[in-house]
Amino acid sequence: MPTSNPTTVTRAAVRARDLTKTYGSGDTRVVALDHVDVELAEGELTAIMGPSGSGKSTLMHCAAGLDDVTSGQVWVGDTDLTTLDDTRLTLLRREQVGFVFQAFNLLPTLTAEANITLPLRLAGRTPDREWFEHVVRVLGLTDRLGHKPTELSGGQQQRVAVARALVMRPRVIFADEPTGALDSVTGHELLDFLRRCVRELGQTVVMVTHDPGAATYADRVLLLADGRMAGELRHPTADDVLAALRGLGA
Ligand SMILES: Nc1ncnc2c1ncn2[C@@H]1O[C@H](COP(=O)(O)OP(=O)(O)OP(=O)(O)O)[C@@H](O)[C@H]1O
Repeated sequence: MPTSNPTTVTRAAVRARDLTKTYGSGDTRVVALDHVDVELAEGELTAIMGPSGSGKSTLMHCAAGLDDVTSGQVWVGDTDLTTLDDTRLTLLRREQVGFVFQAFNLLPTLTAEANITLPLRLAGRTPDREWFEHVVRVLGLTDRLGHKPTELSGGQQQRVAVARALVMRPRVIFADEPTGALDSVTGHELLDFLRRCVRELGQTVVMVTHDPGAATYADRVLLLADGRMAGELRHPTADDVLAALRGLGA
């Protein structure tokens, strides 16, 4: 709890106000997000959970500036994404947002190391060698850096994608089912590492997950149902999460 340290002020890394997102029109109109208000605190690991179709991915995509909003506002730090043109939005994503998606989006012709440092180089930044080595060591990738993605297992590719997000030290990392493609041991290792990044480095992480076990790593679990906020849990157990999800009909 930030209140244990009086000099720490909890700031929102990401904020949404009155966020509505609809897809389609007429008979096929779907309200994916329905007037959502939410703040995601800096230096916390937040899990977004809820039944299938409740709007989790849509919330993450709107909050990350990957999808435009129908109405309402979204801030990353002090920047209102809804006021940005495409160029500025691309720059903001590049500089302030890290992504770990299920499709790892690694470039097949590049080595693991080149994939990890690509966003930094695109942003014109020089990799901090010490931090780079720390990240790849903790993720167990040190002896895999010269390999191309096809020469890596699914779990290793996922860890490369996580390293690529972490080396940027972005304001916030959005992770979509980060353990989805991993066996349970590797999944827990990855979550342990994300947890350490949050605790020791103040990294802000937001992940969408269906896994109550993964949610126990979170400081806070936000529950969505039918495109609306349906409650939250702090430092829940897997049973707490299961009970809350059952209450939402998941
Ligand atoms: N591109 C799209 N076009 C039309 N409808 C969409 C689109 N993307 C999402 N939706 C709809 O918006 C609603 C919310 O979808 P979303 O993917 O955010 O849910 P979710 O909670 O992430 O689901 P899941 O757990 O199944 O991945 C759903 O009804 C979905 O069908």
